[in-house]
Amino acid sequence: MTFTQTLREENQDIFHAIFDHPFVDGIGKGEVPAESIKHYIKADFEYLNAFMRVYGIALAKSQNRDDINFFHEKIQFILNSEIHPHHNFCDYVGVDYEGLQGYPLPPSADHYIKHMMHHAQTGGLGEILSALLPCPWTYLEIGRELMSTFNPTSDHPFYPWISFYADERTAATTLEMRERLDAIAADSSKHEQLKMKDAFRKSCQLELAFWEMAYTCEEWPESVVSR
Ligand SMILES: Cc1ncc(C[n+]2csc(CCO)c2C)c(N)n1
Repeated sequence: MTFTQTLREENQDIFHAIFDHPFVDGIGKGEVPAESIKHYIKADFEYLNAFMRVYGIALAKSQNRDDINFFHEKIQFILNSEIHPHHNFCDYVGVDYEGLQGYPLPPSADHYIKHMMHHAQTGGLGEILSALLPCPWTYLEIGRELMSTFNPTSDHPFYPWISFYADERTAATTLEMRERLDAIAADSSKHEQLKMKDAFRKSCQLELAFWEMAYTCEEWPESVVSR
């Protein structure tokens, strides 16, 4: 079994909790509360900015042109293509994309980007890829699950979102990241592999927390002056 096959197996519980989450289920059913969609987009716009910065750090730590090209292409993909699923959500709630940009991150989303940034700043490419991989991998599987469970047609309100993530390009990103991570893990110590496993599981947990953050419209607690 490859390292990333083991990662997937060890995190089956979280993957399933994500598929069963009411926000994800709502995408399949074509019904998600508008406030939850808006909360998601506000956080996800900033999440994608952070994700590109992490790719930028991975690029800076790359030792060959193949890796440099990989991270460069992935930044371009976020800039040019990841906006399509966002536009689908904006159309659904009838709100301008620009109006949902520039907001501070709610606690769980803030935690997620700081977790990725921690591994980007302190780890090597293996640790960085481990923290990044649950992002495309969980979305690929969500897309496929929703495709097979709900069999949406082009008149489904979230057809563009579901087909975007069930698409070959998300599959290719996931596979390319897995191959890079498998090669690095094969040359890494047990101690390093444990750090990669920890980074991967926490990112899976934070993916789940991100859905919950959006669904419940999570906010920072009000400051309470007590005496
Ligand atoms: C919280 C959160 N997790 C995953 C994605 C999906 N996603 C973001 S960037 C990317 C491609 C990786 O190169 C993918 C699949 C999202 N939008 N928001």
